[in-house]
Formats: sequence, structure tokens, C-alpha cells
Amino acid sequence: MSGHRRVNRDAGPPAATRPKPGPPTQPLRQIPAAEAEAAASSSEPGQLRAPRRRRRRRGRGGSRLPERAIVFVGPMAAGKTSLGKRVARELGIEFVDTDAVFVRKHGVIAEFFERHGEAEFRRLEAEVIAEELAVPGPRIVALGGGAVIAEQTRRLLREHPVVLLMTTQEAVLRTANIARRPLLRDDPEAWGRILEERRGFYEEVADVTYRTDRATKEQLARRVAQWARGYERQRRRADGARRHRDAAHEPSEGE
Ligand SMILES: Nc1ncnc2c1ncn2[C@@H]1O[C@H](COP(=O)(O)OP(=O)(O)O)[C@@H](O)[C@H]1O
Ligand SMILES: O=C(O)C1=C[C@@H](OP(=O)(O)O)[C@@H](O)[C@H](O)C1
Ligand SMILES: [Mg+2]
Repeated sequence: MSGHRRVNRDAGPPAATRPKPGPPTQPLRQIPAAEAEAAASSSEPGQLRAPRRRRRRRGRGGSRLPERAIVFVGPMAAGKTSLGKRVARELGIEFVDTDAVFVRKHGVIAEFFERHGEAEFRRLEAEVIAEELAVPGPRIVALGGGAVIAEQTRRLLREHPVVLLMTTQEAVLRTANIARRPLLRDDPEAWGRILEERRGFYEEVADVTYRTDRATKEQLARRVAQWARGYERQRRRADGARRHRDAAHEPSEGE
């Protein structure tokens, strides 16, 4: 939703109806300090009233999850599938991987590439993504790394909170299952080249960016879940501030 490519988690996402204007002001958000996370999650012995206050705020809808998919994008093997699953578990919501949906409908991706080519894969991939993004309610949807190439998909992503996961070629070559990724199978070093071709698209659609090569999955899952919980509240604040600004600039009668 919203709109803008957003990399600073303190800033609220924009108006629901406006397209996300790119490019972002900062291309990559640094992982927040470990102390900040520890402070956010600590139970602070002795301050028995704090949890009660927090619960009441939630009761007023302060940390309601968006009633639409929170979408994970990013280059191949950045961690969209594995981290997406963890965040969904952390938030207690459904997880969907559009590559897995593709495989159920059309068969194994590497084989599909060989038989039908990449263009046909992209066409059907965009179709699967459109169907999944149309499902209402809070859920996590992880896309394949090349999904953002499709203009239709980028347009649909304007209406969703989008998390961009970034990593390095070095980390990918260390951890990823290259054999399952047809675009890397013959030339794993193509990863960096492909990322550069798509970087602008990732930045166009993202609301926030996390580096997956600098923190554990557990740490990241908590951070992303926390961002997702705060998303609606920040969006409402940003909308309110925008309406206030617009009203202040409206010409008064007679002007
Ligand atoms: N901090 C991390 N976050 C996410 N994945 C990580 C992390 N560290 C290592 N990995 C590994 O990187 C790989 C990412 O694969 P996957 O989740 O399939 O990525 P994608 O869906 O983006 O292609 C997995 O093998 C995962 O275990
Ligand atoms: O980047 C890409 O073009 C692709 C990424 C893959 O998904 P992951 O990003 O989950 O590996 C999968 O959709 C297909 O192999 C193509
Ligand atoms: Mg994946």
C-alpha cells in the first residue's frame, strides 16, 4: 500500500491510494543495534505494569496487522522463503510461497524453464502472484527473486507492505542450493549481475529493507515481525499528517 519505498522503520508508510514513488531516499537500511532489540523485547523485572499497558494499547488496535499480504521480495537466496516462514510463525499468520504454488500448478521450476523458457515462466508466475495477492487478510507471501520484473506485479505491490531482503553474492554462494535455481545452475556468479539488473525494481517496491547476511534468522524474524506489527499504526499516522498538511495548504474562501 502505500506508497513509498521506505527504508527507515521509524517513518510511517504513506497513503493507501498513492503509488509508491521511487527511488527510496536511502537504498539500504542497516540492521538496528542489538541493544535496541534487546530493549524492545525485555520484560523489565520489577516493572509489572508495563505489559498491562502494552496490552491495552494493542486492544485499541495499535498493533493490528494489515488486512492484506505482507510481501517478501529480493534476489535469489536472500532468505525470502525461510525468513518469510519464520515471520509468519512469529505473527501467527499463514505463509505462502508463490514459487511453491507455481510448482503445485505447473511443475518443478528448473524443468519448466528447460521445457518452456523463462518468458512463459514469468507469465505464469505473474498470474500466480496476482491470485495470491488478491486473497484478503493478514498473511506473509514470499515471491520468487525475479517476480518484480513484471510491471503488473510491481503495480499490485503498491497496495501491500513490502519487505526487501538483501544479501551478498558471497553469502549466497556459501549457503544457497544453486541446483534448484535455473538462473544460477550454470553460472552461480551470475547472481550479482542479475541483482544489478533488478535493483531498481526492488527499490521501487520496497517499504523496508533488511540484510540477511548480517543477523541470524531468529533475530531477523523478530525484527521483521515487529515492523509488521507497527505498520498499520505508522501508516495511519502518516495519512493523518498528510491530511493535516493538505488542509493547511487549501486556499481559504475568497483566496
Ligand atoms: N539470516 C538469514 N535469513 C534467511 N536465510 C538465511 C539466513 N542465513 C542463512 N540463510 C540461508 O539462506 C538460504 C536462503 O534460501 P531461501 O529462504 O530459499 O531464499 P529465497 O527464498 O530468497 O530464494 C537458506 O538456505 C537459509 O537457511
Ligand atoms: O530470481 C529469479 O529469477 C528466480 C528466483 C527463484 O526464487 P527464489 O528467489 O526464491 O530463489 C525462482 O522463482 C526461479 O528460480 C527464478
Ligand atoms: Mg524462495
